[in-house]
Amino acid sequence: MHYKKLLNRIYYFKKCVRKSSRQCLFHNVLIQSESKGCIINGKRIAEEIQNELKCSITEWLTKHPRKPSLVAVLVGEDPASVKYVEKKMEAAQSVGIDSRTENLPNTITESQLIGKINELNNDPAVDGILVQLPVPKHISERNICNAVDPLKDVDGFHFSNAGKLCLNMNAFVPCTVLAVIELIKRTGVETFGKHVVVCGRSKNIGLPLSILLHSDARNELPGLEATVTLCHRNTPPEQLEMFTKMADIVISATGVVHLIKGHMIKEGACVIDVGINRIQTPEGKVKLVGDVDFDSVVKVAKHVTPVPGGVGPVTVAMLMKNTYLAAINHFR
Ligand SMILES: Nc1nc2c(c(=O)[nH]1)N[C@@H](CN(C=O)c1ccc(C(=O)N[C@@H](CCC(=O)O)C(=O)O)cc1)CN2
Repeated sequence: MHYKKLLNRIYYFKKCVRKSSRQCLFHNVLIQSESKGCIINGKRIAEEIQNELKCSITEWLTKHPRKPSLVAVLVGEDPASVKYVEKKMEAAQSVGIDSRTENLPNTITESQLIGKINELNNDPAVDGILVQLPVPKHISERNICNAVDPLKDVDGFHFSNAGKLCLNMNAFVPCTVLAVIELIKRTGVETFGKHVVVCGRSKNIGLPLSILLHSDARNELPGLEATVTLCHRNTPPEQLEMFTKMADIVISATGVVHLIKGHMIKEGACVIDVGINRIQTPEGKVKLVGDVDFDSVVKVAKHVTPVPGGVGPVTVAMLMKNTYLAAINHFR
């Protein structure tokens, strides 16, 4: 296609996206709240991604001898971890990925766990491996992440995948990072030249996210070309507020309940909540809340993700995508 025509089409598409986003109709992934803002429907976006993947995998299977395969390694019986792994197994089944869980006891030693990971690394029938985090305290999380074959590292936690990502080289990207990017893209929120504030500098989320957000979209990595400010626990509260007030997009991944409040947000901004915090209600029940004070933020922001129902389900969908990519690479 002629270059100018192509540019026109892209411009037209972006205009449509902006318009439909205003109307809260973008692909049915937005829900109009009673306040000003639209709620980004993470469950719907996850379904959309999984439906697309199911089609791709069905087509891929016509030319390959077996389904993509995923093994989750679960150490101990932490109820939240058990639940997340179950969600991963369900999602795998729904998109056509073979999956199984290796349940290991809490008492396992680090070298025994690495031995198990090596078995999976050497098994040609396994495309993707994940070790559910957190692992018990007597085991080094870093050593475990580094033990997974980088080509099977569908969590993107191995040091070589983390390093490649920094250098704009093809790599597995952590699923939560991909989920945030997918939520932003599928909502039609522009990032090019925009100011994004990331709260939280964890090696698995905040740091890689801030790298992809500012990177250029060269190779296959989803660079987003934004200006990024990375805040963390030592950012003074008044400075944090100054930065978030200037931001077009605020992403919080700190584990601090209700850190981000409505008065800290610029009118019309997009707010993505990566926090998963369990709190006790006054009635003595356990409730899942994010880092964002949803009720005050939804009055000011144009788009906001809820917890639950925001980043979490999309994280699982992106794990499926990474597993499919691992299988493609395996047979390449
Ligand atoms: N090996 C990994 N360990 C962990 C990861 C990870 O990406 N890889 N991330 C988190 C846990 N996690 C996935 O493993 C995860 C967290 C939350 C959800 C989710 O769907 N949450 C629901 C609410 C579920 C609930 O009621 O608890 C939601 O937000 O709507 C999925 C996956 C730490 N460990």
